[in-house]
Amino acid sequence: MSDRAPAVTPSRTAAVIPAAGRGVRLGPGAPKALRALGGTPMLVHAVRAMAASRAVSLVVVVAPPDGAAEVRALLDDHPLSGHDRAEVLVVPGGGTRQESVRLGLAALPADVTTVLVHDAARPLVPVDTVDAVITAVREGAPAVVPALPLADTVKQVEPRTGAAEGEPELVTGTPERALLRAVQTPQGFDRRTLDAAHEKFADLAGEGATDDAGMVERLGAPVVLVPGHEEAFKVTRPLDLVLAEAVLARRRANDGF
Ligand SMILES: Nc1ccn([C@@H]2O[C@H](COP(=O)(O)OP(=O)(O)OP(=O)(O)O)[C@@H](O)[C@H]2O)c(=O)n1
Ligand SMILES: C[C@](O)(CO)[C@H](O)COP(=O)(O)O
Repeated sequence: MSDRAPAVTPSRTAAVIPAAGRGVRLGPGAPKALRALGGTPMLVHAVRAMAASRAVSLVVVVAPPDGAAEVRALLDDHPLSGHDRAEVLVVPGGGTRQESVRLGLAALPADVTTVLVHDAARPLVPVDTVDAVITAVREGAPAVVPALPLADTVKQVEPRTGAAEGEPELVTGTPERALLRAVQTPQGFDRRTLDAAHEKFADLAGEGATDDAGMVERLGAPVVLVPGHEEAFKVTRPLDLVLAEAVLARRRANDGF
């Protein structure tokens, strides 16, 4: 019998934060991830939200294609606090969210086995949501997505291609709302499954896949949901920024008491 310790397979959890978008729907200004929320860039909030999980030891930030040096400097100016000890890498992104995520995945070291993909545009996700996603992946789900029921009824419409400007849209159906979910990030993955999906569907046309779990669905692997959180909303339009400021102010007031 050997007295050597059994070989331990190294295993780490990393978060990839696509932050290369321009934020067109938010209106003119700096790239969305670099805009201030409560006086601090939105991206810094998002990095802190991932590093707040004790399981996350590496955060890969995907910067605007020509902005990696600026993002590196900005993150160095806003270091993580002592108990958030994650390492933070910065890589340049691409022209679509899918491409940016692919470039972030390519920067992960070999010992990363669980990957979170988290929008920089969801700066206020609570750590309990992050941890619930990681736990579900570690328990064996290849892909895990935080999700909420819908408040609005949703209509399906005819494709707009060829429609004249200003022409009303034609409704083609009303999916049963109780069977729909609005999905958030971080989405969590077994690393090999996510790598396989990005490799297989690298050339999706147009804006590419709008989320990573959708690519895993195309592979045929199961995707499971965990409860999302109202504060994990995506800052997309100007009103979202007003809401985000209010949520942050409430948190700071609560922390003060
Ligand atoms: N080429 C791109 C496009 C988007 N993203 C990131 O994907 C996340 C979700 O995208 P979204 O909220 O749509 O951001 P933008 O693309 O910046 O927004 P818009 O469509 O209004 O320009 C954001 O964190 C964004 O920075 C990215 O990394 N690379
Ligand atoms: C990934 C996502 O946040 C899930 O809701 C969403 O699909 C991102 O879409 P966007 O068009 O990049 O905002």
